[in-house]
Amino acid sequence: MSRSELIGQIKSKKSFLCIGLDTDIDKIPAFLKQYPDPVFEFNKRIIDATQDLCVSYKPNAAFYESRGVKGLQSLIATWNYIPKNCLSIIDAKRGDIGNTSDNYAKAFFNEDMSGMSFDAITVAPYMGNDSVTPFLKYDGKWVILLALTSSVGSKDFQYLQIGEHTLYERVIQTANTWADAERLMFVVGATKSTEFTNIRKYAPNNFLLVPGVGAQGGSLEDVCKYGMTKDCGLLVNSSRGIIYASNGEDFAEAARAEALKLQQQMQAELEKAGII
Ligand SMILES: O=C(O)c1cc(=O)[nH]c(=O)n1[C@@H]1O[C@H](COP(=O)(O)O)[C@@H](O)[C@H]1O
Repeated sequence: MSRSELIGQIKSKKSFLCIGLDTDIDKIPAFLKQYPDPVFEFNKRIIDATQDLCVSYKPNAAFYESRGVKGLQSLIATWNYIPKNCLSIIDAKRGDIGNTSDNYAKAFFNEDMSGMSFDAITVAPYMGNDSVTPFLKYDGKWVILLALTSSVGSKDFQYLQIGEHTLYERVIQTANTWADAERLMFVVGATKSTEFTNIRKYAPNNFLLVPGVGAQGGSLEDVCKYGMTKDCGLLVNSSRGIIYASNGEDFAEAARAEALKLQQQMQAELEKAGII
């Protein structure tokens, strides 16, 4: 999905919500265990209940890889089921020497090899240019680079001062020389809303993937106040706050109700900014 198509979806759905499919087999409702692939059944019902309210789905690879072959089958089935008008993001946080990154890219972008071709992947920048560029070789695919994460440990490295800049500022500056805002997004945690004004100095046009509202306590209002651009420029993710809103038979309706609350807040923010 191109940047202009993504912006079009945001305007038509009046939403910049990304729903995180961090689907933990131990947390899904017990009645789903009767299905051959309970995790896919869960994801399918979540997607059916929410696809008009969000513009993206983000399965987190850890929850699938932890289940071995069965988990990969659930992931492939989920990728296949994500509607084509939603940006599919694999949250894998990969990155290694070029030769290895080439293979990570095949795993998530090359349908002929792996059975999956997500629109975007999260990548860790630590190993530098040759670890990131293999993902950029795929036309039309997005790289979403970790910049300032929502984790408590973000202070360990990301704020370190290097000359005039912090490490996370250098990551954004340097990576923006490798690709443009048509292909490159950055992860910025919603828990870091005070940093958004600064981040926009270095990433005025890039979309930001913003996890950390809901279960991690970040404020959607502050994210929008300091991080929104004229094109919106934000994809705000919530995982547990939506998908585990109930663990009864009504889980999909409960997920929809939580997604609707976020979509309505997002609509108000888009209207306030004159984007819709
Ligand atoms: O790359 C990510 O998506 C990510 C980066 C970050 O800084 N913080 C963060 O929470 N995430 C992911 O975003 C999701 C947040 O989930 P919830 O806290 O349940 O909404 C998880 O899949 C995390 O792995």
